[in-house]
Amino acid sequence: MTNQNVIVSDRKPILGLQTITVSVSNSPLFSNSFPTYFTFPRRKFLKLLEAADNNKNKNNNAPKITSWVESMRDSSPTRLRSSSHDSVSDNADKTSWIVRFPSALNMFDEVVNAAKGKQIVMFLDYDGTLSPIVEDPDKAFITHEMRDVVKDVALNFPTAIVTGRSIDKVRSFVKVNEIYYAGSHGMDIEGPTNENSYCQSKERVLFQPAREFLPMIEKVVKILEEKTKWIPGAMVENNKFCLSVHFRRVDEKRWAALAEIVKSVLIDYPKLKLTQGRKVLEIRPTIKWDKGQALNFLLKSLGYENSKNVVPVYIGDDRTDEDAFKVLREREQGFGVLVSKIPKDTNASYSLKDPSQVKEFLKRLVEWKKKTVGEE
Ligand SMILES: O=P(O)(O)OC[C@H]1O[C@H](O[C@H]2O[C@H](CO)[C@@H](O)[C@H](O)[C@H]2O)[C@H](O)[C@@H](O)[C@@H]1O
Repeated sequence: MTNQNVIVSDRKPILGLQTITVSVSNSPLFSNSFPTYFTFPRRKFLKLLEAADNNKNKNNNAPKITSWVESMRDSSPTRLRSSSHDSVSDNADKTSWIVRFPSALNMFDEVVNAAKGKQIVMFLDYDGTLSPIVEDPDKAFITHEMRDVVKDVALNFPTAIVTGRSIDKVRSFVKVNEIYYAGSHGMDIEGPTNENSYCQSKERVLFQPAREFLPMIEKVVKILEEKTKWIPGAMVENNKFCLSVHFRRVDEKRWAALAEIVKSVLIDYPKLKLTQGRKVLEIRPTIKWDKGQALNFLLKSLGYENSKNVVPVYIGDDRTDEDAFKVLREREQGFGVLVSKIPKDTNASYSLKDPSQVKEFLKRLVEWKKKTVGEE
């Protein structure tokens, strides 16, 4: 289904959900209708779109183009900007959200109190957490200051970067050798390469549960590069055991077309699945492995599988980080920290607004650690 003739306004981020005004002309939702306007409760409107989409897709089980495109728009700058004209209820939503997911900076004492006599293990997502989100994925550089802080963290706590990127790419950005890298959404795990690291591992490559998918991913990258090259701004990123199709620099009018290409290519690869990130569709093997499983794997490798003496802290901004937040809730251990400026549904416990707050939080943890070591 295409919703090109449906003009939607009053969009708000996830918890500011009230209404959507729709101008309908030749819309597939309203055949034979004359140009006119309706105001719907937002949820109902999205359900209508999805129902139309389902109808079109009733002969296959492929995911819904409309819902991807729609939820990608949810995080678009225009929509976020519109939320700056906050209504009273938006402000109330934000207030109740920050009460439910308080700033990790304000909850710092709770974190370190829980960690007294225990081992903190740090898990850090990369994009949107250590580096700000930028237009060009190849230019998502970390600042020198953030690099120094991450290195300091790694010298004081076992530390892992858990990312959708390939390890090679993220290592070239981070340039810290004292940490674990879990690339391709945790499907490629390597230990620290520096002999002076906090933790030593005998093998550098620790785990690659999706090795058999490597040729398939390479093939799909080539097919998608070929099929999307006519769409200005579209970019296919090879993340080794998974891949990303970027929408950020594509004109919104072409998002549905791009998503349709991705979906059509995937029909021939039932062993691959699609997930959605920030203006990106990610393709990965259907194996039961995600950032949450990677977190468990790393804790086990570090000897903390069943330990009560560990406090894992996971900081991330993306939907894929929710798998790790969920695992922390299941373990009833540690803290998930969501990086977000806007209210979002999350399994995290706390929040931070942006990478600069992440840096601040990490700095404070290192200072606390140095102080407590001095006291011991
Ligand atoms: O797990 P992460 O480290 O958060 O990686 C998730 C995806 O991050 C990157 O894309 C995102 O950041 C880009 C640079 O700021 C931005 O341009 C893009 O729109 C974002 O989705 C990365 O390029 C993807 O491959 C990762 O899957």
